[in-house]
Amino acid sequence: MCINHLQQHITPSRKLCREGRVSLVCYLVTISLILLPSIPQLYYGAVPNVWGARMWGPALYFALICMVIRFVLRDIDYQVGIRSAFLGFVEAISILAICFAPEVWKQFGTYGLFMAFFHYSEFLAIAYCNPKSLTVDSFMLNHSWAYGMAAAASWIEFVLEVQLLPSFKDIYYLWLVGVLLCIFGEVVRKTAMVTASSSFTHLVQYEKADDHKLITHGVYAYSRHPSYVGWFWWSIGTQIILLNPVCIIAYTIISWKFFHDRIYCEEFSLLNFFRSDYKTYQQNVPTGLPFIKGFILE
Ligand SMILES: C[S@@+](CC[C@H](N)C(=O)[O-])C[C@H]1O[C@@H](n2cnc3c(N)ncnc32)[C@H](O)[C@@H]1O
Repeated sequence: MCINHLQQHITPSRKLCREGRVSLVCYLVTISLILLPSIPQLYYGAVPNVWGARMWGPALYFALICMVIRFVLRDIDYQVGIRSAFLGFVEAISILAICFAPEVWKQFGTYGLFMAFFHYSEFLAIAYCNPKSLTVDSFMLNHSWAYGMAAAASWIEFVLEVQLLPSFKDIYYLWLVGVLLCIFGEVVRKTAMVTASSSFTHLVQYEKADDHKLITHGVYAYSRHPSYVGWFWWSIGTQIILLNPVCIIAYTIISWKFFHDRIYCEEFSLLNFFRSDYKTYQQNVPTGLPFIKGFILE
């Protein structure tokens, strides 16, 4: 096989759009710049291991990175760049916490790692799959008032229990279950986004776009709502990582209700778009979420 022919097979047909590339550079450069000074410490313990003092360096670097981004990027690129740098900063701080912080804060670091990665990869996945629907909201940082409150509640529960009931936070094998659930959720959700490609939008569509095709292959052959399946288990996984008993129960109930209602509306719309094709799809493939049937047309 000649080289040109080979290249045709290995070159991806799709390129990352400009905003996607800007975000990737800002995210990766921020992570690297924040982590680089800590590498000698990781290997040789060259600098005194004082967790509190260690936080000032990254904070200062991040302030400098923000100034450079403000100076170099404009308009939408700036909005994308600053959010990506922020998520890169959280990612790097979380890695530092996992490496250097006292035991219980390693747990919070692991949670931070998954949170920052989830929000950044949501943007990157849309930039790759469906760039025409890409906005700064694709980071999902301002998803909803309830989402923000749920995150704040989990931080408050974690801090209160670290202070008042530290024994709650000692069950390490459960922590590992949370990590596995988060990885599973991430993989399933991002696989669904890439599979649905231009048919995947963060907001439910009530008017059919010309290029909106019914997707029934790949992960969609096993679940009608794989990205929600991924998100559901990921969200519970984050609370298992924090070993937050109240939020594990609350997140399970609230996420289930959220996806139950959302799937009902989404399927109403999908039946309108794809009629008997979607009905047949519903008959053959389950939603993938426990006890959720979706909108069934009698
Ligand atoms: C946030 S995405 C979620 C997709 C799907 N519910 C899932 O969990 O993977 C929402 C958009 O995907 C579209 N969608 C959902 N299932 C689809 C399918 N099987 N084929 C094509 N589009 C679909 C809906 O019309 C909606 O606008």
